[in-house]
Amino acid sequence: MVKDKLIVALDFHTKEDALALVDKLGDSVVFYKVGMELFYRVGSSIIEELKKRNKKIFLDLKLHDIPNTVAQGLCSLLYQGVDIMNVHASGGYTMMKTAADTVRAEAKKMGIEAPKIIAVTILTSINEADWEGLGQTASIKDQVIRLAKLTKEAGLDGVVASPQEAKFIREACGEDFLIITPGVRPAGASIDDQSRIATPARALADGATHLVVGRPIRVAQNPVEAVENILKEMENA
Ligand SMILES: O=c1ccn([C@@H]2O[C@H](COP(=O)(O)O)[C@@H](O)[C@H]2O)c(=O)[nH]1
Repeated sequence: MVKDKLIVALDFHTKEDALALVDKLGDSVVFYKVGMELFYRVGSSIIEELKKRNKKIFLDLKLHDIPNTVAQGLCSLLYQGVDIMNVHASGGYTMMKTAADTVRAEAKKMGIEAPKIIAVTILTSINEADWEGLGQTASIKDQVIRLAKLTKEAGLDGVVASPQEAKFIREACGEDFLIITPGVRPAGASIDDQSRIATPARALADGATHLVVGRPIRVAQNPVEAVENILKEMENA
């Protein structure tokens, strides 16, 4: 169902504000993303509340450290019981492989299903000028493809990338690979601090498995209508 492919970003400072949106959207949204803004402030209580409402959860904390630290950090997060967790692909092959192997072994010991582990390629806010400032020589697109292939080789379940790169990642990494795309903007919506964006229809047509949408829903005058319009566009894609 198309609604399983929409992940709404709960970028709020308080649990009350986040749950007010969740309750307003009701059954139209089944998947939520909890990121650092909300989790650092309210911790696991938001996860418990979302689970009480039978929602799926992507815990987007983007871990980036040495292999053992990331692996053990993810093992601590396993107790949250979320569906997807993530690391930065620029942490490298060894970090990603250690993280995925350790988390899966720990989940097995705990008798729970391991969450999907995915890696952030290049943030969707990064534009050509930022990229040049980082001293990179490959293009953003080539580096995203390289990191996606590395993520796959390390045994992770998928990547976070811009919808503009979804098509190339799908070609390089095959069908059975999650491509989760933030940077999704319905036509005419404010771009905010995103750079490499596409519409919901384009993102899906190019091979994204899930679309992450925050502000176009969160700050909409009518968030319920904003979700309905995005889902309609996704259905027609
Ligand atoms: O490359 C990335 C990785 C993560 N994000 C996160 O997605 C949402 C997008 O929110 P919008 O309001 O729709 O821009 C936000 O939580 C980011 O932290 C990303 O945008 N790009």
